[in-house]
Amino acid sequence: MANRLDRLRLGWTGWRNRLLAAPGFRRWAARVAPLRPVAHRYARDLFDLSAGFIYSQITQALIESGLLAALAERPHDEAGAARAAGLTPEAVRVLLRAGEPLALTERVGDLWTLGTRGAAMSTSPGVAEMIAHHRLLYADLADPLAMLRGGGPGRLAALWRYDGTAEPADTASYSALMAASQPMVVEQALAAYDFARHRHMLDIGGGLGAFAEAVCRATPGLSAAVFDLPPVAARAAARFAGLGLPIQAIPGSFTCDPLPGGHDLITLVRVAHDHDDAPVAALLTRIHAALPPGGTLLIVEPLADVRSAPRVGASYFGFYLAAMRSGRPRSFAEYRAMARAAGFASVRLRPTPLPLAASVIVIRR
Ligand SMILES: C[S@@+](CC[C@H](N)C(=O)[O-])C[C@H]1O[C@@H](n2cnc3c(N)ncnc32)[C@H](O)[C@@H]1O
Repeated sequence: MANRLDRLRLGWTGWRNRLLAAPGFRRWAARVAPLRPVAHRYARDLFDLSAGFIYSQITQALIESGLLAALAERPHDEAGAARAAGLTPEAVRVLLRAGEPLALTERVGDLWTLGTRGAAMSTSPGVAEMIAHHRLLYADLADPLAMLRGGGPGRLAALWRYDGTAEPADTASYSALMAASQPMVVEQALAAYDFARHRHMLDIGGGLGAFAEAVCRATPGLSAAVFDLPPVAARAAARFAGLGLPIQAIPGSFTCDPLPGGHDLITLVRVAHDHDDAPVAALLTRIHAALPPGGTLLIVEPLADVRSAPRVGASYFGFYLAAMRSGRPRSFAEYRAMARAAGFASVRLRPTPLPLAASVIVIRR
């Protein structure tokens, strides 16, 4: 039932949308000098919406052909670029030229080098790996309505199987992908939270332990345990063996195995949003029981409602998780309500430098 404020907002959006839909208004706005930039922006936004898939495919072709990496090493002429990408000179020209307006490539005389976005991408391996991984997501999204109805190929759902039936190759591939994209996430957590106030951290669903490793390196005196499904924990344990850090891997499932005790800090990093409400509520209750009085739970993940984050992040994660057929992006208010229902005393949102990568919720028992 809409309240008075909602009714006012509906009236305003209805009026605005009718105005924007009127061809006469659009023609007039494009001619009137002060409104022209706004009219152009709307036209550009509509163009981007319809062309977004093509931009993604140009990016994917640059990454998968190895051309982005080759241009990061040194500028190439078209013949050199064609050899580096394994494409004909005609095809590589199409790709290089398509990348230029997207700031992925840039022509300087007869040579091609990276554009500003290409340069940023080539130094962020997590981004490149994520884009390569999107091949699966796009297969699921070829028919978005079928995906929303729970049909379609279900490639992402098959990759992210957390029920013990995942193929070893899939477990290896998703764990590696998570580890590669972890630096951007842990940077947010370290900027937003002082881990030095704790002695023992338990990272539930910690994957290969990239988060725990980075936090331990930045926090002398902190020890960490990574609790994850047995095939993932085995890989994490093998990685930890050579690190010389106080980190161990504990195999188990947070849905049915006891959570290890003795930790004053528990972290859920990009884990809670993967799961539906009932398992998350149950997990929060179990974490509350596993923590000592005054102990802390951190939820680190991109949130649905952080004003300073580009809101398109919520569109992306909403569809990603729908294709995964599990979980959903949640707002801070939703996590606060769930944490309070699980018995936690205080729930606070800490600002991070890049909320698109992750926000930090500090929850005290
Ligand atoms: C999206 S990944 C995040 C990994 C890591 N926290 C990160 O941010 O890079 C989710 C992790 O949760 C683990 N996981 C899923 N279900 C689990 C369960 N029932 N018990 C323990 N770990 C689980 C997965 O194996 C995977 O490593």
